[in-house]
Order: sequence, then C-alpha cells, then structure tokens
Amino acid sequence: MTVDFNEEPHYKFIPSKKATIIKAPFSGGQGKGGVEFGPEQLIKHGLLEEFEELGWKYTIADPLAGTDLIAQKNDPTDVYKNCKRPKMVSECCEKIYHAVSDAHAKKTLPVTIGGDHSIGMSTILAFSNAHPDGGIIWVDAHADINTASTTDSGNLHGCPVAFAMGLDEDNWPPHFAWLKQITKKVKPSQITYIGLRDVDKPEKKILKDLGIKAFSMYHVDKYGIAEVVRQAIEHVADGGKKPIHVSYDVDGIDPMYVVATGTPVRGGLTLREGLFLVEEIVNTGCLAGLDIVEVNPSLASTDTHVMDTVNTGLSIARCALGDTLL
Ligand SMILES: NC(=[NH2+])NCCC[C@H](N)C(=O)O
Ligand SMILES: [Mn+2]
Ligand SMILES: [Mn+2]
Repeated sequence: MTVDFNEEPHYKFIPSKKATIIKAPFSGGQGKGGVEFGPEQLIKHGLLEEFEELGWKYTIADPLAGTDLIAQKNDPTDVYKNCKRPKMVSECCEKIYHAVSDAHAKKTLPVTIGGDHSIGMSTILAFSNAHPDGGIIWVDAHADINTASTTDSGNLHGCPVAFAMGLDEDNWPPHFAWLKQITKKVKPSQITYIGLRDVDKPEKKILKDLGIKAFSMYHVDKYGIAEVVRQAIEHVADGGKKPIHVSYDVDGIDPMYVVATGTPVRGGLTLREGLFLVEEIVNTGCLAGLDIVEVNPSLASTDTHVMDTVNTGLSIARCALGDTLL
C-alpha cells in the first residue's frame, strides 16, 4: 500500500476561505443549563485564532443577540403536548436559519457554534436549501430524529432531524409555522450518521422506514472509521463530488474525552476517530457547512474536564478549517 500524502486542504464550494461564525448560545432544546456558554468558551480558548492561523477571513453573526433567553427558558407556559419550549426553540431556530442561509448566500463557510443540537434543524435546512444536491453527515451518539409525537423526553434537541425533514408536521407545535412554509425539506437520502449508540425505539423505526443510512459504533468497530467515512461520503456526496455539511454533536466522541456534555453515552468514538472523520471529509474538498454543538462547560466537576471538552470542540474546528498533522 502506498502512503497517501494528502494534498493541501481545499474547499471547492467556498471560493476564498471566508467563513461566517454563527453564535448559537442556545439551551432551550433541553433542560440543563450551561450549554449556552459553549460559544463564549470556545472563543475564549482560541476559536478565532484558529481561523486566523489557518488563513480564513471571518465575520461573526450573533442572531440571538437581544433575545431574552433566560426569561424564555424559564417560561412555564411554553409547552405544547409533550414538547418542551416549542416557542423558544422555534423563534431562535428561525433566526439561526436566516443567519446560516445568509452565510451560504455570501458563499462563506457557515460554522455554527452551539448551544444544544436543536439548532441543527436550522443549519441542515439552510444548507440543503443552498445546496439541494448536498449531503449531511451527522456525527452523534444519538439520531435526534424523534418526532413531535415520538419524543419521550420532550426535549427538542432530540428532534431536529425530524423537523428538518418535515416528519409528522401535522402534530408540530403551532409555533413552527415558519418551518412549515419552507417547502424544500431535507430528504432522507441526503443524510447519514456516524457514531450512533443510543437510539430510541421509535427512532429506529423511522430510520428503517425511511431507509436512512446510519453507521453506529458497531459499524465503526467492525469496518474501521476509515471505511465508515468512505462509505458515508460515497452515500451522501457521491464519493466527494457534492457539498457536505457536518453537524457535529461532541457527544459522538467518547465521554472519556468529552465529559462536559448534556447526554454522554459510553462506548463512543475515540478522539482520533472523531477528528479523522473530519480530516477525511475536508480532504474531499467538499466541506460546505459545520456545526459544533452540545459543549456544556457547566457539566464537569473539574476544570481539566471542562478543558478536555472545549479542546475537543476546538480540535474539530481546527480539522475542519484544514489543519494537518504534518
Ligand atoms: N442532541 C442530543 N444530545 N440529543 C439527545 C437526545 C436523547 C433522546 N433520544 C431524546 O430524544 O431525548
Ligand atoms: Mn447527542
Ligand atoms: Mn445531537
């Protein structure tokens, strides 16, 4: 076997290494506090410097500035059937949708920094409207494809994929009218998962019924991460011809490396597997969107654990921006 010395990272769909960093300090998609500090922690510990060092120009968008997130999170009337905080999630996700759509319209790389994963409904929908033939790789311990009817927890961070696909629209909380109006939804064939290991029973049925290709940790163990990523890119991006959005929930990586996250699940990706998959996607030249979500600096008992998690988020960004080990 000959060793493949990679060519310089390149971005076929981003003409001049310009990015838009979209801050999404949002925690309404789940109950725990602290995930709203994700963006400021990542920035405090060097996110912006990474862009500069790796030769990116960037602008920062702050679509939730001026929103009273604390009051909204604590509003006890914001429930609809089993769904928690539908008004807050809907209003914030609409703003994030527009910010990400704007970033795509300007031909920049949208890098959305969460916040909890409910915002994924906005980022993948904005991506697929900007790139109708594009593919989405969702890295996560969870499938986040519960519908408004199947969610057991009522936490909308477990539902963004279902909302972006328009599944079970008839039972959506009425607040999501804006999302209903977006007629081009994400298609099941456009998405694939890597890292799954905690999928709810109704979610398993949805994945099967819709024929969604998903690589669980079982597949990573059996085939190795390199083969899994290859197949994922083959499936969603024709082997590296179409734009790719990566929605990266840091809980896809094992809690050994990522303690400070809201719903950790044992048996996850190693740190290197988690970074390698990003490196490999970048090597196709197709990266055209990125989310880094569920960094919750409040959920670790030591500063070292907080920094492990924050640094994992920073490493994901670094790989996505084209850093190489040599
Ligand atoms: N983005 C996440 N961390 N999602 C966790 C979801 C957990 C569970 N499946 C639920 O629907 O509540
Ligand atoms: Mn998750
Ligand atoms: Mn998730």
